[in-house]
Amino acid sequence: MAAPRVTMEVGNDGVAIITLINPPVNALAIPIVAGLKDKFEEATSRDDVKAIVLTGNGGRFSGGFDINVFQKVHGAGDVSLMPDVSVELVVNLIEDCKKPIVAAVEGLALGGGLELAMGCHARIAAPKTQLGLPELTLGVIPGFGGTQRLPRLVGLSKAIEMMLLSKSITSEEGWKLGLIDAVVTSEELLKVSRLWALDIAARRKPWIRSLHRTDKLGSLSEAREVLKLARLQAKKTAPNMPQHQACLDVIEEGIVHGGYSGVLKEAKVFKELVMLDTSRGLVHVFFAQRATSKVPNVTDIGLKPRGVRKVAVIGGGLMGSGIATAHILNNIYVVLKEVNSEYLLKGIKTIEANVRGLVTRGKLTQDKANNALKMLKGVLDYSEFKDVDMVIEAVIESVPLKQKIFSELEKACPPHCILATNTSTIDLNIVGEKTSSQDRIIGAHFFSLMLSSSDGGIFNPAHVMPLLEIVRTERTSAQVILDLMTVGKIIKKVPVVVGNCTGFAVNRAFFPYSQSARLLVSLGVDVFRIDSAIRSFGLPIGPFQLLDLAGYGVAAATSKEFDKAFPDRSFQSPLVDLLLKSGRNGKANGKGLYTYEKGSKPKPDPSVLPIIEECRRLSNIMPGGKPISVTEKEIVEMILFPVVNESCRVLEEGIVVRASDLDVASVLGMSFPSYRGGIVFWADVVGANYVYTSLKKWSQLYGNFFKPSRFLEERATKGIPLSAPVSSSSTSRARL
Ligand SMILES: C[C@H](O)CC(=O)SCCNC(=O)CCNC(=O)[C@H](O)C(C)(C)COP(=O)(O)OP(=O)(O)OC[C@H]1O[C@@H](n2cnc3c(N)ncnc32)[C@H](O)[C@@H]1OP(=O)(O)O
Repeated sequence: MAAPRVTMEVGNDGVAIITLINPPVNALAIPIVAGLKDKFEEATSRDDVKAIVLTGNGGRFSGGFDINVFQKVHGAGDVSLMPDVSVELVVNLIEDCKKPIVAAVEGLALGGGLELAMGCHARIAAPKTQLGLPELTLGVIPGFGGTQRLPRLVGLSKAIEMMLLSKSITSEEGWKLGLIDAVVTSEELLKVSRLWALDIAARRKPWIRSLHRTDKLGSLSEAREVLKLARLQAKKTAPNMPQHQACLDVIEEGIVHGGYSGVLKEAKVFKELVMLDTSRGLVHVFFAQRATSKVPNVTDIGLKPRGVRKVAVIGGGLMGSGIATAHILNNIYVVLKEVNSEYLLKGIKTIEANVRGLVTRGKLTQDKANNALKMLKGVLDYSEFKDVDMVIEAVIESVPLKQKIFSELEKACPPHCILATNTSTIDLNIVGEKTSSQDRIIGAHFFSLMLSSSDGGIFNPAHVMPLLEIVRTERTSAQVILDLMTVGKIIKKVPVVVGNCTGFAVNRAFFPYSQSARLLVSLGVDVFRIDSAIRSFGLPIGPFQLLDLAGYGVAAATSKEFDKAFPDRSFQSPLVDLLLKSGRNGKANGKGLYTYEKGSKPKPDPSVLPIIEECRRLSNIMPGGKPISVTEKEIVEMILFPVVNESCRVLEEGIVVRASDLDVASVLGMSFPSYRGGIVFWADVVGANYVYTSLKKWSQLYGNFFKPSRFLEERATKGIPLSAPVSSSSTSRARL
């Protein structure tokens, strides 16, 4: 790939076209920033240049500052690696330039890309260009003057919404708001921009320096009111993320003391934020998510994905209907099969409700919803299966049933058809035991989980949850893995390829999560204190609220699987059985550890306390019969360090390709806070040795559940980060 560069061409009309060239997104890498400074200086000083147009090569203006530089800053701990762009380039060379500069924007202008454009004196955009300042998702704030110029161009409330929610808008919306001066076709973009720049030079169009504008900011008291509300909101929605309050402080500085003062404060605060663990974690997740699409011996061996146009889903329960929804929403034809018309109708109704729900929430137009539903057909037999490209089985977790279905599928489907199962626990080799199609058998493990704690948790069905675990066995072919990864992306999931074991990557690594919470209860710790400590750490709901939400039957069944697979380190709590015996089943029957009333947050149910006392009596593990005394921090560590411990086994056994895949999976599948970088990244920040010594101490006090794994012990004692690659010799039992 050619080196990143900036070019300049001066036309006969006296307009210099300065072009960013750094595919695929024209990120503002250090050489690009240097190149921009050179070209703007040259264009300013040349007599034959009357006006300037700034544009990006290849149909994308710019995806913003080069995030790789953040990683370098994090690695070296040296913030001076960040170039001075805001004042030197955007203010001095662009905004205060004596020649007019117009940005010709196409495809996307994000972060530093949009900030460069806002420094120009006008912005012309192609249709559907994506415009936004998503810096907060990387733990920082806009750093090239965006916190100052965006409010001056679109108004304070809209700018706050765009920055705090990292919400981008289209060029059409941008035009209505005043961010964009004209939307023209892609073909006309450069021509119109050149003329616009010449018109400014000739004073036929206004020469506007955004930083000097105040007309859209409102009065000081109005602005303070807007900022106050935004602060309260951010305190609720992003309590552990400093960049939100910092962004509002910097905006306020500019409103009170003027845009230039705001730019200076922005640069200072940016440099402080970029050094914090929040930014380290979020930048790590950004790259980790992109790394999941690189799978050795699958994506690097020259295979081409085969198209998947028609998919059959077996089972119209919550999972099956969510999976079907995800496909039809993305233009893939779905045949939904059920065993009788009653179940089939129920499945179709659920899918319709899923699609309608998106329309109600403004996420889908009615037209698109109608088109999606046309892609669905319900069936009761296999006659439609003769030309399907993929089947996803989503029936109950029963080995004989799944085996029967797979041997029927082998006969009913064409030989190229991918045979996928959505099992969350059963070994794939067992599922496909009765077939001779082991190379086509693969796990397509979709997730459904809670989103918020405000109403006791909302179950996000499979079409909403972003993670897709692709489970491969030793025999699954690379082509089939690649095909499923490709479909995963089409249906807007993040596919993570994992190996075959009980629970696969996410459920396996997190099985100690609910168990340690129950163990703590048996040791005398209050259920509701545990949930609150975990929420303060950053998960959306605690383990007991999750238990209520999932239902006790599910919890009992999955616990059994893990007890069976990992008896040496499984904690068997009597709690769920006692709750079931007392007629409780969590949120499903309105009787859980919490009480559920429509319209209000779930409240701890005091009548559950005698059941918890009974649970402690039966467990009989409180040292000296007295509850242990622990801080909030210890609660979090006693729940999450066992997860780190199991994650170490997942890494050692090669269940994931790389440690960062488990980070992504924990964030997208378990809602582990992304600003902590995922489970393994977080453990490395805390320190492997600290995790190890803590677990060792607890294992001596409370038993084998906490016993550190060999991998953790080795890494901790040798001072090797848990995320460091696993050498091939140590993955003797590698699944991948
Ligand atoms: C000081 C300033 O205010 C600070 C900043 O500007 S911080 C940067 C702000 N910008 C962003 O956050 C945008 C980040 N990028 C994105 O959201 C998406 O990549 C995108 C919408 C631009 C493109 O999405 P998509 O087409 O799906 O491609 P995607 O796979 O994400 O990216 C393509 C490649 O570009 C890289 N890339 C994207 N944006 C990048 C950036 N700003 N810096 C460095 N690399 C970037 C990705 O890492 C990926 O690399 P890979 O192929 O080696 O894995």
